[in-house]
Amino acid sequence: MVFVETALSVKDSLLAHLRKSKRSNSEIAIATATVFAIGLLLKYPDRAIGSDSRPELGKKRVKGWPLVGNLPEMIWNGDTMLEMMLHNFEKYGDVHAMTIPTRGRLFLVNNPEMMEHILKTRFDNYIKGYIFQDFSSDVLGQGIFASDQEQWRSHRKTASNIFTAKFCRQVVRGAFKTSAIDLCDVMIKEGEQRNKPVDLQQLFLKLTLDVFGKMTFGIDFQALKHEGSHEFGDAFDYCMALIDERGVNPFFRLFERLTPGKNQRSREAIAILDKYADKAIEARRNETKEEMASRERDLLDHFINYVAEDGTILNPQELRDVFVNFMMAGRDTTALTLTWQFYYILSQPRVLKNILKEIQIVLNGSEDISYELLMNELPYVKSVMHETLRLAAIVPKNVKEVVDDDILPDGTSIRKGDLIGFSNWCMGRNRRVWGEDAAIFVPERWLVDEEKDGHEQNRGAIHTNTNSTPMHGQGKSPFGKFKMESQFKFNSFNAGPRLCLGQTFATLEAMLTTVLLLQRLEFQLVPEQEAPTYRSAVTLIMKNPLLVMVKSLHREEAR
Ligand code: HEM
Repeated sequence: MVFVETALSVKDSLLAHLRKSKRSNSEIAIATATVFAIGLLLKYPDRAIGSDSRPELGKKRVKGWPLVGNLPEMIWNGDTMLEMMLHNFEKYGDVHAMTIPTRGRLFLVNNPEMMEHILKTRFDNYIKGYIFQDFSSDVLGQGIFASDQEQWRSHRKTASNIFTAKFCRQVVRGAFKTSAIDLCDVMIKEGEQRNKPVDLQQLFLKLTLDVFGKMTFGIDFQALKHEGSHEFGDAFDYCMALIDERGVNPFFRLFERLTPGKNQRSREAIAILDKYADKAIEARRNETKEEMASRERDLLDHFINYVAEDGTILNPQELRDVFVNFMMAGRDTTALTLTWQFYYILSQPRVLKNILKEIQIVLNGSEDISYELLMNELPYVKSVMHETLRLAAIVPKNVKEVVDDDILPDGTSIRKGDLIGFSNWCMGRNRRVWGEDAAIFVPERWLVDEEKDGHEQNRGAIHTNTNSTPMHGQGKSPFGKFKMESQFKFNSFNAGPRLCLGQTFATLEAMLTTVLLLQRLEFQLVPEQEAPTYRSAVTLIMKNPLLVMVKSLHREEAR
């Protein structure tokens, strides 16, 4: 502080001296600018301009660059941002702070106590806020992802009506199964018959686009039926990457204006999303009574028929926001879970062997796959899915704005207007939370021995007793019982009042698709397939295709 005051008084006397020595106006201007810049450098030697110094943070402060704080490393590490965050959690601990120009101080937290505090205990103090709106509103509008407080509550209440156990039971027997069968057919046609590898990521993205479009908005995208990319899918991917870029770059408006064609491309992509939303809403409004009576009520019905307490209904823009937000929630997330999961299964013979063994024992070739069976009788399949989401958290990072001053559970003071960031990807890899083998794919960590009261972990222990009474007339899984972790430790589905609304829906879709594919097809990673990495986006999309060779196991049935 004394140092800064001295620097400012040196600046004033220098300017007084320049004026006395009759320098030209431009010389005075240059000198003033230089002195001003030196003053700023002295004031912000290791943090972003405009941020306060917070000496009380001590070792929790991550030193940054003069004036720009920690922005440079965020931009340099664009595609390895998650590794950078993990490295910083190892180096500076589970709570530390950075600074970003125009956004101020960003606290990063990475343990279950912090998650519980932010996502549940002080829920109303940590909101999406202005920052999230700023970089996402042209894409997401005022939908459930970007909204807070009353607006969020009404979205949440309306949407909760649809994701019921009844709805899940129905889709397991209906859309999930038929689409998974369609997917098998496409894989055989594109892969086996042409003796060519297929890109699992692209196919899973098409699958979930079809299922989600049909289930929630009554749109048949027919993405699986068309080879190559899909107009809506491409526009959507572009928008997701755009939101992510903006989240990291506080100068995104300037950057987008200076990048030739960028604004135009963004407008075009958003216009494609709008076009599909308008089509779905229009089709619904023109539906006859008979058509309506012949189908189940879906998500769009709930929002179209929503009447607020003051009697208002949603306008076309609000309905468009519902469409885009739910497509974001439901399409990429399950597809990418399946993609990473198939990589983990196919790259580890032990996991593949165990999952095939469980499917064989429990189903014995039957394709009669119900909601109850998926929920209760396939603990290994369920563990593989959850272990995938632990290591490859599909929504890998998140940020909240602080409404009022607060003290975090470890005693750290935070102030109104600060930001709090966390990463589900880093949490899943935190050794202090998951143990020394946190970086390794071990589905067994989710399994417990039923006879041991469900408390003890059962890594690798496999029971051989298949005599107990099965629900579906086949055998009982030899892998014990699946045990869910607390939401705050396993936060891949978020936690607290904003817990993912589609958790069960996604779990069932991923499990059913996995079971059906593994019953009908044999997969092999192509020899040149490298360990996948991710591309920077809102979701954890694989950077390169996931290429596999496919062979059908039951030729006649699969046709
Ligand atoms: C494995 C797949 C999925 C994962 C890992 C996942 C994860 C998440 C996460 C981390 C959030 C919090 C996001 C945020 O705060 O910005 C979230 C919210 C949400 N998810 Fe999911 N999700 C998945 C699938 C789905 C599906 C299939 C649906 C719809 C059917 C869905 C619907 C939602 C909704 C509506 C929210 C917003 C909840 C709120 O703010 O109240 N999710 N999900």
